[in-house]
Amino acid sequence: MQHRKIAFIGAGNMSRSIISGMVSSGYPAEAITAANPSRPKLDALSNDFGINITQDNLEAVRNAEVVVLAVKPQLMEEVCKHLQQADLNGKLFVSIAAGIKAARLQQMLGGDYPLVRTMPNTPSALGKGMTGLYADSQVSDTDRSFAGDLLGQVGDVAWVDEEDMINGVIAAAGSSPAYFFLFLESMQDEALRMGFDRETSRKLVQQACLGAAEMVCQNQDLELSELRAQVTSKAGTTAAALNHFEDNGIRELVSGAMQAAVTRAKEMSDEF
Ligand SMILES: NC(=O)C1=CN([C@@H]2O[C@H](COP(=O)(O)OP(=O)(O)OC[C@H]3O[C@@H](n4cnc5c(N)ncnc54)[C@H](OP(=O)(O)O)[C@@H]3O)[C@@H](O)[C@H]2O)C=CC1
Ligand SMILES: O=C(O)[C@@H]1CCC=N1
Repeated sequence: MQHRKIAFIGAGNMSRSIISGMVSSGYPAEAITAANPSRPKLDALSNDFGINITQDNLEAVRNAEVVVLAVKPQLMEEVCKHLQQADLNGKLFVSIAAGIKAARLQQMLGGDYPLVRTMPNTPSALGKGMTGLYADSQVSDTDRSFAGDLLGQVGDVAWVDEEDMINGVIAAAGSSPAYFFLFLESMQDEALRMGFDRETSRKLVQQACLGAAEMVCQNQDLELSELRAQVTSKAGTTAAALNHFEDNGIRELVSGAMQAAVTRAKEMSDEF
């Protein structure tokens, strides 16, 4: 892929995840700059990955061909308005913010720039990310490919044709690592109550999770329900556990949680 000069505005969790994945995939550290108001996260990024750092967003943007907007949604307007002091022409913008539409970002930036909205997730740090991308019509094929390749460095990507589908990506992939963590936490808590120590309880649930994820990835020809059936002996222990989930509305619970994420993303579009 092209190695364009890229600035991350905001050096928080998600920027760190993407930068970490990019550098380990061979993106040159000297082409990456992170800007953040406070020092500690910048120093950590510089020490860990050898990238450029600055506390001045304008300096980062002036030297960049690609600008990744990676601040919290509630700060986006203030940050983008400030960026207007730099000449933004010719730069590609990539937003990773949840709940801020492309048109609204253009308004915040005060122009009509090539802009790709994306929704990554934190496993990007391990090269196991999943990112949804949406490009509106003024994004050139070259910029579109660059954005896809960039996030493709840190995992898998899926383009959506309708911007609203980014909210579906949030529900299914952006937020969902946290759903799995909550599930694992609940399992570990129960394993602790059963008498396992912390280390063993963690090992039991994390290895089962890793193995299950690998089975899903390596058996693309099998439906998820088939993988479930392979574990479930008739009238056995798994059936007892799964019946408890089903009787207590696991599917409605998951559906409701994903819809809650979508609803919140829509509310954020109105708020910010
Ligand atoms: N975390 C996740 O799993 C995902 C997050 N996102 C999106 O990524 C974006 C960032 O989220 P996340 O990384 O989790 O949040 P963080 O709070 O970890 O990071 C945001 C960073 O922005 C910095 N910041 C604050 N003010 C400014 C400013 N004026 N200029 C530049 N940087 C500033 C903060 O610095 P300081 O702490 O010093 O104030 C902080 O380091 C959000 O829009 C979110 O919707 C998208 C997908 C997944
Ligand atoms: O919780 C959030 O709003 C962000 C977006 C997806 C993951 N974290």
